[in-house]
Amino acid sequence: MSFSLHGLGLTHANGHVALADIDLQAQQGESIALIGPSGAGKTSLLNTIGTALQPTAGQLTVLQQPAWASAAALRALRARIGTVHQSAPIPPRQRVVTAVLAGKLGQWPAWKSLASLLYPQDLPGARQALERVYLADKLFVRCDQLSGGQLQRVGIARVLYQEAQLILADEPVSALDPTLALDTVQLLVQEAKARNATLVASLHAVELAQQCFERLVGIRGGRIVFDLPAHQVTPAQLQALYAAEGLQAPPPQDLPHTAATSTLAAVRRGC
Ligand SMILES: Nc1ncnc2c1ncn2[C@@H]1O[C@H](COP(=O)(O)OP(=O)(O)OP(=O)(O)O)[C@@H](O)[C@H]1O
Repeated sequence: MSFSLHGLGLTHANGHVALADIDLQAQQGESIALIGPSGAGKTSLLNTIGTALQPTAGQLTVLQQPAWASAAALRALRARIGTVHQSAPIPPRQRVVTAVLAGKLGQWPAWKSLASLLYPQDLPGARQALERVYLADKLFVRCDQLSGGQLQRVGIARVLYQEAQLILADEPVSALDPTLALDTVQLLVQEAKARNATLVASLHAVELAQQCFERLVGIRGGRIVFDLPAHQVTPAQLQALYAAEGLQAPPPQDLPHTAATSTLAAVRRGC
């Protein structure tokens, strides 16, 4: 079991109930897409699984450990979890190489982490991770000189470098063009599969989620409304998921997927 949530709830300090009665389990190596309207609770759920937020109700076990058991256990657990944020929390003046190597700060001894801030400790490793997101030429560039999409890919390179057992990705391709978005999601899925890591990604692009993930979890109003193999999710379920917020699921032709992008990605990734 990669993680297990039972009766999990999260109420924010202002009293807002972001998550309620969440039961969700994942086997090691599963790839899961979280979909749902804006404000549904996707980020809250990812942050709770990733132990960035402490649940206010229920039980949470992550990578066979009860989360929040002790400060030391929590630190060790977090080193095994890789998070891709919607906006990468990277200091603007930091060099790309340092931002990527930060993926292993939780695994390295303190002396190595400190030394890496002064002089990058694993240049080949950082270069290799950046090559996979087509940014090897940016190794020594400062992060504040990158575009939003490039910065997002640096965050993905950091997680690839970290080799986490559990990858949590919050809208990881929101700043990328359709071609790169598909390619990057496929990269994350393939990386997770190759290392038997678990991947949970929130996505607004429904067809991307259906196309690339084996399991879809629909969330609305802080509750899970369906949890199904991707091929079993019906258009009616998608309509209901989004229509409840006064919106409809985007029609297929409006989603970031065309024959051209599929072909390009298939060529690049060898699918
Ligand atoms: N720190 C906070 N304090 C109070 N309420 C919060 C806080 N963070 C999130 N919320 C609320 O919790 C609910 C769920 O937010 P969350 O960010 O998890 O949604 P989401 O599905 O990720 O949305 P989006 O797709 O727009 O990113 C929202 O109503 C939001 O306003």
